[in-house]
Amino acid sequence: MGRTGVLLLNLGGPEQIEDVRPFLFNLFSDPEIIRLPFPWMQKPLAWLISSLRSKRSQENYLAIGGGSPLRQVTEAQATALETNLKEKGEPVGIYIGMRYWHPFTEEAVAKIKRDRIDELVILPLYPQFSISTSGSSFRLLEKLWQEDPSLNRINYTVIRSWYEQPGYLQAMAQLIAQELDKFAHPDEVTIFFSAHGVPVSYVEEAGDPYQKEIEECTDLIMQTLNRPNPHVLAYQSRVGPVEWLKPYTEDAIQELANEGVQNLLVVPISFVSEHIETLQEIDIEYREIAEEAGIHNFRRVPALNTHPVFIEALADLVLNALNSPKVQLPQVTQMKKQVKMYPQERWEWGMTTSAEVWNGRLAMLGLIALLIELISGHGPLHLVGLL
Ligand SMILES: C=CC1=C(C)c2cc3[nH]c(cc4nc(cc5[nH]c(cc1n2)c(C)c5CCC(=O)O)C(CCC(=O)O)=C4C)c(C)c3C=C
Ligand SMILES: [Fe+2]
Ligand SMILES: [Fe+2]
Repeated sequence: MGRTGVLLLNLGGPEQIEDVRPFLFNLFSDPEIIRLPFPWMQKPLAWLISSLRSKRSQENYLAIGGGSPLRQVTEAQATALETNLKEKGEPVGIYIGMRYWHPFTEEAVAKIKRDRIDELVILPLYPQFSISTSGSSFRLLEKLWQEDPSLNRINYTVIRSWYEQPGYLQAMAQLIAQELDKFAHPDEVTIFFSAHGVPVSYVEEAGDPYQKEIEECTDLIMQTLNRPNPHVLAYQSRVGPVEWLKPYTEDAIQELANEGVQNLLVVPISFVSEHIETLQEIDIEYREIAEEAGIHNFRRVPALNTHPVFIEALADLVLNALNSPKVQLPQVTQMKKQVKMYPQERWEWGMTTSAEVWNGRLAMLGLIALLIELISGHGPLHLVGLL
């Protein structure tokens, strides 16, 4: 029998305040996060946006202690999963591959190679699939596999998404029930699912199944919870001027307050660890909006982190994947609908305009367009639907 490994994929977060800017640069350098028609625009734009955004972002990280807890939480999840699988007689090596900060996915893959892992389960720590999260990590892995043919000796399988997993749904339901029962009148509480948003174009043009998976997941959690409470679903953390999935969390809170809702329980639904968007955005920003609007009983369900029922669910996912037909990277990186802006096609466009000659001039044009965009909020990039 060979060696088995599990590669946990996650986003990563700045550990200290100095990390915020380079972390943002990595994030905005990702074509799955900002989709542009020309690849050479990516780095200048990433540099510009990360520079412009870093002050505000740093303030948010300062409000939660100066850095993201994501690495620590993910490491604790990895240790708990390793222990659980060992107790089940399945010793595995666990590797953490972050997309935008340490420990990077590239380092994890190098370790997997060095440890001569034969069987590998690739498990994103996002319950629902989005092009911008799991999809981006899968595309990076696909690239690493293409660049290094020796990785082909690894017999791997990919778990694309797992929002339907019964143990995960039970862990969510337990946490919600626990928090509901802290209200004086649990039945009068509105359960408010807040998912991380994505631009509408991801769903409508690129065929991102994210919205559908979020909606199904919400319904499954409510069925598992089996309580009579009313519930709503909204999307948080919008970035930039384009339209994102609606309703936006802040609008939905205001609307509920207008309807006279007094008791609100927020459930973060697209992420399994505490991070800036639970600790800062929900606990500070949205709480403030709610209180100002007259919602005085505002609570949030904690993230799953190392909840034992959740860790058991992850272990089940891994064991199941080892005993099921293998899923290969190209099966999870190809969208049903391919958009004009996707990397492959984008490269072709670049080639036909003879990239080398045009690069310099177009880069300047791009930057000018971007500056107009940033100053006016409705510049040329906005008009052609890029931002
Ligand atoms: C399922 C979860 C997430 C989706 C979908 C997602 C899409 C998405 N995000 C941005 C831009 C930013 N995300 C940032 C941080 C961040 N994003 C997620 C999760 C999802 N993102 C997490 C868990 C975190 C925080 C990590 C941490 O440090 O704790 C940030 C940086 C923070 C900030 O400045 O606000 C940005 C920017 C886009 C554009 C996008 C979809 C296209
Ligand atoms: Fe994000
Ligand atoms: Fe975000």
